[in-house]
Amino acid sequence: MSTFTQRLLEKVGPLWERKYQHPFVRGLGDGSLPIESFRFYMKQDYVYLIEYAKMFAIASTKAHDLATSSRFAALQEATLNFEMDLHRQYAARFGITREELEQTKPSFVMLAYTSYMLKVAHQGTLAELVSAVLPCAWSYWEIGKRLARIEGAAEHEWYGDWVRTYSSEEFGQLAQWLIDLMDQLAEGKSEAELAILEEHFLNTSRMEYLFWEMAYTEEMWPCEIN
Ligand SMILES: Cc1ncc(C[n+]2csc(CCO)c2C)c(N)n1
Repeated sequence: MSTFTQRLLEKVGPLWERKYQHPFVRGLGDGSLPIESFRFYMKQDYVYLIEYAKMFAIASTKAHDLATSSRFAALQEATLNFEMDLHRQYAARFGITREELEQTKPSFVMLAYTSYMLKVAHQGTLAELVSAVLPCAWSYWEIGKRLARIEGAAEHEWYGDWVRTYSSEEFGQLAQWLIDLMDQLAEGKSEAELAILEEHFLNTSRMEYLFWEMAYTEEMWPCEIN
């Protein structure tokens, strides 16, 4: 019998494939990514993670048992102090101060993505919240694993740290925990409820793609007016 997360993956298969082929992602793997795009991405991703971490705090309050509640609290801590350390280290190499990093003006896509996730987190069930955040952890792990297989990618002077972080065992376990939790929460749900979860998963998968595109083109707003 196939699991709910397998169904989700089938739904987004072609979209995720396009993500793996995106010039930003390919450029991280073969080292061809312009450093300016990476710098732009890192700044947007830092403010993205500030919002993302809040979502784990909300998840902790919505958890149905103590172990899950505690795990979400630990995830918030890990995002703020492990994942974001990667960004702070890159910022130091770029000569950007922590304050400057934190003051990054949000791009349209980063704002739309985090606003959507936080809306689902505040207004939806725990299952909805997990379906909306899953593409983030899961697709980064898939990308990290794919890039780590490219010769020299994990040792690249600039992008090696990124590749090693997202292909790490630690991130793999985290993604797997969220996948298992999604399957557990989907159990016994009606088709109408599952369709809502699928919609969130598809929407944030689209936003993940748009985030790569935004970073690659260094787009703040998709209009001329500033
Ligand atoms: C746009 C964007 N999407 C996904 C991630 C990856 N990510 C964000 S939080 C998290 C798990 C907890 O730390 C992971 C793997 C990112 N950095 N930026």
